[in-house]
Amino acid sequence: MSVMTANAAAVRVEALTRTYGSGPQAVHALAGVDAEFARGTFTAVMGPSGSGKSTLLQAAAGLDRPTSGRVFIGDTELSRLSETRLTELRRGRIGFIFQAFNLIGALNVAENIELPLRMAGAAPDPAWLAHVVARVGLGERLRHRPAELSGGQQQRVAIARALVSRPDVVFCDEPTGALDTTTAADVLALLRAIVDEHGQTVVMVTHDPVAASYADRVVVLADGRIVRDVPQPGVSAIAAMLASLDRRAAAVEG
Ligand SMILES: Nc1ncnc2c1ncn2[C@@H]1O[C@H](COP(=O)(O)OP(=O)(O)OP(=O)(O)O)[C@@H](O)[C@H]1O
Repeated sequence: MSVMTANAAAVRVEALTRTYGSGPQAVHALAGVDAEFARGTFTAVMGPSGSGKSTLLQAAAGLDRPTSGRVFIGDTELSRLSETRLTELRRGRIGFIFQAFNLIGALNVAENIELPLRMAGAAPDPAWLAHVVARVGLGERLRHRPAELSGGQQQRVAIARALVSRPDVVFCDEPTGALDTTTAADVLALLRAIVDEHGQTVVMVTHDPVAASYADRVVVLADGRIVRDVPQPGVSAIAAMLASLDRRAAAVEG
């Protein structure tokens, strides 16, 4: 009996499809994706523009309902949940980090970080909160508003907010897309550290081979399907993989 496999994955998607529109106009953003993201691992999701990366992340995070297929967070299957339960699960068990930070401008740093807990009606664990704030290096900025922070600092607030509920998984959609190279490296090192130090599970969409090289594994999508799944490729191997897909796409179109 596979007792181990029942719990091994933080996230699992099975035969996932997502179609936008219908008839001749239909777009098959996900055309049958099967994937597991093991606990305590860092995965980069890559692929050409329009290949379905954001759609996969949104479906896996319960932000969007797939057309067919199943999503499991741990042992919980999302399609079985009511909207209310799904919202609760998102607040308590899933962290999300966006390219545009998505902080609330009227709230200060501390309030932004605690927001998911407050919305879930839970009190923060003071020791864990203090640890998270210290880990992202924001101890001096707790009373500042997002507009008073640099982009890198704002993304650190978003990382702390994603971690505050000790989620099963943190999904990131281009988390360094709006940051300069040095600040991006800082944020990526922090994501790597939360995996290594806390056994957090991170799934990150990125276009950037350097960002992807921080991950344990790179999954590549094309036309709504996984076409590569490679453990720890280096920057040049990732760039070569993407270039070969671009050449293939150009050959098909040309
Ligand atoms: N709300 C929507 N309505 C219609 N089509 C959509 C919608 N959202 C996404 N799509 C289409 O689904 C496909 C996959 O989109 P998705 O955003 O997942 O791609 P992506 O790989 O994240 O792209 P990018 O790298 O450009 O962000 C694209 O063809 C896109 O145009």
